[in-house]
Amino acid sequence: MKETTTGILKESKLAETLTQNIYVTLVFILIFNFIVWYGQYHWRRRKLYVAAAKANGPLALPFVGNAFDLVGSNFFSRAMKIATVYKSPLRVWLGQKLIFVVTRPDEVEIIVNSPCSLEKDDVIQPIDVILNNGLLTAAVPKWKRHRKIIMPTFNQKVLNGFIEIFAEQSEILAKQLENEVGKGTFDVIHYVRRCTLDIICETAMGVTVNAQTTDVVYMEWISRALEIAFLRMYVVWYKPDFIFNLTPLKKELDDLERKLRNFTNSVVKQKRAAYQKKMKEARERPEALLEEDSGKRNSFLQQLIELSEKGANFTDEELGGEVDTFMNAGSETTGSMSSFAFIMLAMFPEIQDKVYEEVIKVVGPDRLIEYTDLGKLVYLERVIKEALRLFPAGALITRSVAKDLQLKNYTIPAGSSIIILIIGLHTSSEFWPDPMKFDPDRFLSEEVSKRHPYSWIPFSSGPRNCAGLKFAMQAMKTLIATIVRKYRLSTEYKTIEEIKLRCDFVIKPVEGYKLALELRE
Ligand code: HEM
Repeated sequence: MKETTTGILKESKLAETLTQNIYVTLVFILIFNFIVWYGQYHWRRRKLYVAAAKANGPLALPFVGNAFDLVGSNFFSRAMKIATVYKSPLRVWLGQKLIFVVTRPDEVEIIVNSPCSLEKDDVIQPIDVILNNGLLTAAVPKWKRHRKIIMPTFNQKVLNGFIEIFAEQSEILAKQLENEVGKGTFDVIHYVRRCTLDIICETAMGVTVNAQTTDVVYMEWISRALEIAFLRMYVVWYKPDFIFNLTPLKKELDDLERKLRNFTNSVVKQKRAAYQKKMKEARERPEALLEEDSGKRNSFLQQLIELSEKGANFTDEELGGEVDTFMNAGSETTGSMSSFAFIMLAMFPEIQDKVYEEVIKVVGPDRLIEYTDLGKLVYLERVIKEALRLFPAGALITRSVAKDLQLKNYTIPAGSSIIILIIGLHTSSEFWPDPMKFDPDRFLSEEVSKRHPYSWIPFSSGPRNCAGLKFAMQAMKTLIATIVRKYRLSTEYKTIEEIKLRCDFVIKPVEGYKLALELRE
């Protein structure tokens, strides 16, 4: 009996030791595998480490890199500060991500024109909820196919047809602003954003939403969705999906995404069905098509549907994505830029007077602005360009590097990311004498010819530049001319340096677009 008990004890001890040994071996294998994986991971990334060591930039901590220097709600001002201390291209580490910040025109020229850096960086992924995988965020293969089809729809003839919409909506804005006359300072963006949204809805989708004159929830959905998307970009703990998905923000964002998609999808479906019906009728009675179409302007969506039905084969989802992109890329940027231009005119009354005199000379005191007027508003154009220099709506753009990219004195390695800090380039004293001075005459042709062509790039440049460049310039000219003709603008801001900036989808003044209005005699 005693022998049996001792035998059992021995056996269980043996089993225990065996189990322990298995655990130890398993742990050892795990550690070994981890070391091998870790070693391979870093070996594969060795080119990044070598390149980073050669570049200048702030001291990076292990694992987190420069996250503490950059990430947070004031990311933009921190990035600007770093860009003034270190010379371009400067490197920062965001965790394991190696980013080069570029602020020199010769480097920008190479980057924006190289096929190695056409892809957008995945850091902008959170805003795709709003942009719906249209041109701005699409991966290169999809972007190439869509851009080739879409760009001809931005031709001058189509744009000229839109001037009437720009002018009518600008007149509605001028009327709405009567509410603020003589009441002191207010934030003009609340009015201007509604105007640019109305403009874009009508030109991009062919629908009238009357955001200026009615309460449109669509605006609130976009604003809130953008707010959450940018929280995800800037606040470090919202980045990983497994954390963000646990927060109530995820549910709210899903809900907003569903509402925004439903809105555009229903317009796309309705417009496609109407087009198909029209084509069916035209096959039966061709003269009806001619009668109906004479003198009619086509929205971008209408043109894309036609192209799609004739062989471009865009799905409804793809059409929805492009329309969502136009709506957001177009309305926020144009609204913000026009409002910055208003502040500049308010801050410099003698420049405002010159714009006013030009508008009165070209257009007169009360008729609607027409497309033949726009080419003659040359001084206003210089004012807008100077405002775009100091406050480029898309203040920074990102690219990811697919293959090594050779700059003049430096190679940016494949696998890294690039931020082109447009606002840093536009305010560098190396390329712009007295950079914080608002001087529209920097854009006289003799001055422009003295500068590097890539020293002013508010619409980016190269094959992936802004698709809406001409649209935006014409819309801003019409809008600003209409308002300056009716009102004298003033502002509490005394100097450009006083306007502190923050950046989400576009740059904005922290304290708002402060303006006050008086009716002109
Ligand atoms: C003042 C107004 C505007 C400014 C400053 C501006 C600026 C920019 C910038 C900097 C980019 C490049 C973004 C990047 O590479 O990440 C861009 C792209 C784009 N913009 Fe604009 N934009 C303006 C107005 C508009 C308007 C009115 C539209 C449409 C109606 C528009 C449509 C687009 C599209 C579709 C792209 C993506 C192009 C592509 O990747 O192929 N933009 N814009």
